[in-house]
Amino acid sequence: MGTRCEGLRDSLSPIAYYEEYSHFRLDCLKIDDNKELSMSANEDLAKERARCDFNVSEITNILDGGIERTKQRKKIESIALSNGKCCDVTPEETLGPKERYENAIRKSCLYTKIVKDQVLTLTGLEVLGSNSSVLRRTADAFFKDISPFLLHLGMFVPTIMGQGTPEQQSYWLPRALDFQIIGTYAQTELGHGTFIRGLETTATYDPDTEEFVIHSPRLTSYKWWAGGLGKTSNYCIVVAQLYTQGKCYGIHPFIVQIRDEDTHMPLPGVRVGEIGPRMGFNTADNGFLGFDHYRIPRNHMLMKNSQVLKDGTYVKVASHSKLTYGTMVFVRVMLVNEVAFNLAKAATIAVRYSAVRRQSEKISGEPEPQIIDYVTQQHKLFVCIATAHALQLSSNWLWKTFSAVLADMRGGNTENLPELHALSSCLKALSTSDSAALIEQCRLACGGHGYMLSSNLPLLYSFVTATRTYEGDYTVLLLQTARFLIKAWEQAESGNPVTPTVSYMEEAVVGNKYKWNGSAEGIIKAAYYVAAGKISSSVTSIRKRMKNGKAFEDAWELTGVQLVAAAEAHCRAVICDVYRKETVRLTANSSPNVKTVMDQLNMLYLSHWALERTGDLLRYTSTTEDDIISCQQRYEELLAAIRPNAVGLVDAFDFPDEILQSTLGAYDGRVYERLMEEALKSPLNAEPVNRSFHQYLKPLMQGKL
Ligand SMILES: CC(C)(COP(=O)(O)OP(=O)(O)OC[C@H]1O[C@@H](n2cnc3c(N)ncnc32)[C@H](O)[C@@H]1OP(=O)(O)O)[C@@H](O)C(=O)NCCC(=O)NCCSC(=O)CCCC(=O)O
Ligand SMILES: Cc1cc2nc3c(=O)[nH]c(=O)nc-3n(C[C@H](O)[C@H](O)[C@H](O)COP(=O)(O)OP(=O)(O)OC[C@H]3O[C@@H](n4cnc5c(N)ncnc54)[C@H](O)[C@@H]3O)c2cc1C
Repeated sequence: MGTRCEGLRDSLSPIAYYEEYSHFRLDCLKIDDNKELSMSANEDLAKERARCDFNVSEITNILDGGIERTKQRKKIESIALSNGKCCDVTPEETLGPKERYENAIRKSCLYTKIVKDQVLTLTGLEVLGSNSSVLRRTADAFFKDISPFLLHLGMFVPTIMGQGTPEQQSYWLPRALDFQIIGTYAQTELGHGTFIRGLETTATYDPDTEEFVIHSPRLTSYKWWAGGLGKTSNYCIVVAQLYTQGKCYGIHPFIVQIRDEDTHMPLPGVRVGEIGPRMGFNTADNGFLGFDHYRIPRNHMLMKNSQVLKDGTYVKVASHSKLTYGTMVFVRVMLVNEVAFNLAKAATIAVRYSAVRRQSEKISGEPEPQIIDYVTQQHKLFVCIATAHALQLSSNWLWKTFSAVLADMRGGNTENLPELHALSSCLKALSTSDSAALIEQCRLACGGHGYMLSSNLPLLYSFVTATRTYEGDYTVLLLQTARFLIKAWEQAESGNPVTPTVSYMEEAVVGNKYKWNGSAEGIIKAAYYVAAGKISSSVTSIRKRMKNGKAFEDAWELTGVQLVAAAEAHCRAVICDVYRKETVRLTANSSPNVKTVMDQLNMLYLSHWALERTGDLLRYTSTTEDDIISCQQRYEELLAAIRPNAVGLVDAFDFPDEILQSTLGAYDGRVYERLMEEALKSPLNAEPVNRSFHQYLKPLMQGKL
């Protein structure tokens, strides 16, 4: 799609490139008196950029986390992109399943070599943590779908870092970071994904040989889903029920070799394969894995948090029982950033396309307007830009919280872990759910062309909608947060101190109703009061049910719908609050116009959610109908104010075309030309007549079938 791809067709295309029919393709590109399709940039987009009134790179720097971070990101992107082999001449979605996988492996190896040889030396390991979005962005220039190596750096390495002893880390990490071995994270089984205490794979210690025997007792205990497991990985983290000295100690992580390092054949006692076509992730060879009394050395159990001694004695090292769940918390934190980035991509595509696309008549006889000039289109799109900002800034804040709690835990203090778990759970749930819904909104905002795979919106959606499920399902994680909130409410009721993110409860338990005022701070406070109201209602329901004879577990279960809504409201208030505070902080020294447009976006987000939750505001605060009317009016004014800067705002996300990979969203706005260019790459256009005509159509049409 990008110019860098030209000339690569022979070396890159896994299917033969149909030179003999090239005249057919070239003919299609010649229209209107033999004029070739325009190569010049779209004029409307150029005008949009001319009317943008703020310094685009200032916002880019804010989103990147400072000018130095922007420079580093651009450097890494240019290293990767200048390699030139990042994209395919034949769109990967037109390949068969095997070719797609093989092509994904080819690109993963190319990309890995670049990361190993050039990126890691430039950035160090921070690129796997606080600055991981740089790698993630760059990877998207190589993969439209998902790399089979995603889980290697995403979960295999982090689990060794988080759950291995220093000796285990020094043995495994150099090999893993050098890609001498490739690993994944196999926790979920056919029968259990959410309820991990119910996992069935066993790891039984045998003191005679000082080995663990890994076994899958039945079909439902087969590992299922792990990315890169089917064909790519030769090692994996297996989460299994640990048995020693006749007793089960619950789930623990083990490093298990599953394939021979030389031949790549599955080892005896290992049954491994790919799980079949999926809604997305089709290049990620998600796999299944079963064991038949398969033996691994004792020291392949990751022993930072608990150990099994040579004689089989079990020793608990960690001060908190849930530290085995640490990798999941880490990935949930990372996911907030991941989906913010993908939403920013979708918003860029849909906003640029909406500036290029003209449709219908506002006033009879006048030229067709750009669709971005319809207020309903602005309503669909501007909240996507604002949400991408809100999630990006919330993710930075969550990362800082995570790092602080991690530092405490290194010193043996796990006091803040429950709050981190509650926060990371609800932020993961809401960010993935909002992003999936808004990416779909972007696709719908692009009409029919948004349905084209070449727009990249369907693939973005299929990827992000999976994030709502994996690493903890939406509902399940919100119920985890609700558990924390109910306890905090009870503490606040009894006058005990509560942790910072729920400090609003101390005021709310008194029972006053909050009087609405339309300022940013007022809307945020109202959002906290809505959360408090919902938590209070849930507590009342649980107590009422218990008074009527229900056990706590039953009362909790029957109140589940309210509890999920309460956790959602709490998380929304936290996002609104963090987004506001971070916007004010980060723009303190910005130029006036940047300050203004960032403030407008922030107010748009706050007003949007106030209007989405009108019923809650009327129920749980003293908001009146007049207040809602003025909020609606302010929201519509904000749409108009943001309109001239909309293209500038998505340009500030600073996605090179190679990363965006979209016919509708490229910087130059050559939407129709790119759609046609991509269409002509379809294998069906490789020949003027398909053989099925002779085989089936002709006999049918001639009555000879
Ligand atoms: C739902 C739960 C949390 C339930 O766990 P449980 O042991 O039954 O716990 P419970 O009785 O409900 O609660 C007991 C207690 O444990 C706490 N807790 C639960 N999780 C954590 C945590 N991570 N950190 C710190 N604390 C945690 C809870 O808050 C409870 O605390 P409490 O008793 O209330 O004080 C758990 O089973 C879970 O996390 N399930 C989700 C499974 C999941 O996320 N799987 C990920 C698989 S890997 C993957 O999807 C990778 C995809 C990546 C890719 O492709 O890119
Ligand atoms: C693309 C993709 C990649 C994945 N990659 C990996 C991987 O690399 N490694 C790995 O180990 N796993 C992986 N997974 C598995 C993933 O983590 C699980 O699918 C996820 O945690 C959800 O668990 P589940 O499938 O058991 O859903 P279920 O728990 O069966 O959920 C089904 C429904 O039941 C509801 N439900 C379940 N429990 C409760 C409850 N307690 N209260 C209320 N409602 C409940 C859920 O809300 C949901 O609506 C992947 C999954 C996908 C889709």
